[in-house]
Amino acid sequence: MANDNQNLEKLAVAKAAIKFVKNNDVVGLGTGSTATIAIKELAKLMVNGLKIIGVPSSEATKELAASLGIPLLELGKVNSIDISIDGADEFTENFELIKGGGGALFREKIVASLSKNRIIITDSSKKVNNLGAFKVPIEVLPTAYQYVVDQLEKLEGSVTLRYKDDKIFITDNLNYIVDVDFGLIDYPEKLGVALNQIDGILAHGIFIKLTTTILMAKDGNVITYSKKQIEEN
Ligand SMILES: O=C[C@H](O)[C@H](O)[C@H](O)COP(=O)(O)O
Repeated sequence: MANDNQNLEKLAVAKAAIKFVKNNDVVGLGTGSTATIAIKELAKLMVNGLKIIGVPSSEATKELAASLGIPLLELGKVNSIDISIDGADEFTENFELIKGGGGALFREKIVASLSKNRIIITDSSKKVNNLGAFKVPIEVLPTAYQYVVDQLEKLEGSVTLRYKDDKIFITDNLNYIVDVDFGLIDYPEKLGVALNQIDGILAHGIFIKLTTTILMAKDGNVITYSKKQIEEN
């Protein structure tokens, strides 16, 4: 079954990713189903003696990591992270990502920005030639909502306010998420720059130059895409 296969793929990349973690590392802990598997695998290594300090990228991850006994530092109090492990909703071989399917994009972006080694783990369903089949999640301050929607429509985005259980989805930072369909995105970096200029957007889910390694599981293998060096923003 497709889902069982996807779960096996997620486990394979999670196991591959934690091999990059060294003793005493400060580790950025991502959010979502794939990152969750990696966090559980890390906790197993800790039982066998690995010492790490985690920096969670969401309240859900904080709760999970704390329940597994992983010592934590608050994101707002760190200025450097050795390695981060996180999932993605889409990626290209050019290391362009869409993230934020779980609504954690803002803190995930800060975690990635602070990290020296940025590892993304995915199953094979996430690889695309062009970003954009997955709508771009954007975190919006509620007081700027209508203004931001108008600006996004000027960029030819089709905007949907995210709901969960019949209520507006509220992020860990007490904001809204809009999921924006821009069609297939030819120039993700350019779109990211345009989104950065809209007042009222806290963060968008286009991640450029924020990844050093992508581990993707496919047909029982883990495929590694590596950047030779971190490109600075
Ligand atoms: O906000 C959520 C994150 O960006 C996740 O990393 C992303 O949605 C992928 O999640 P999953 O591993 O569950 O597919």
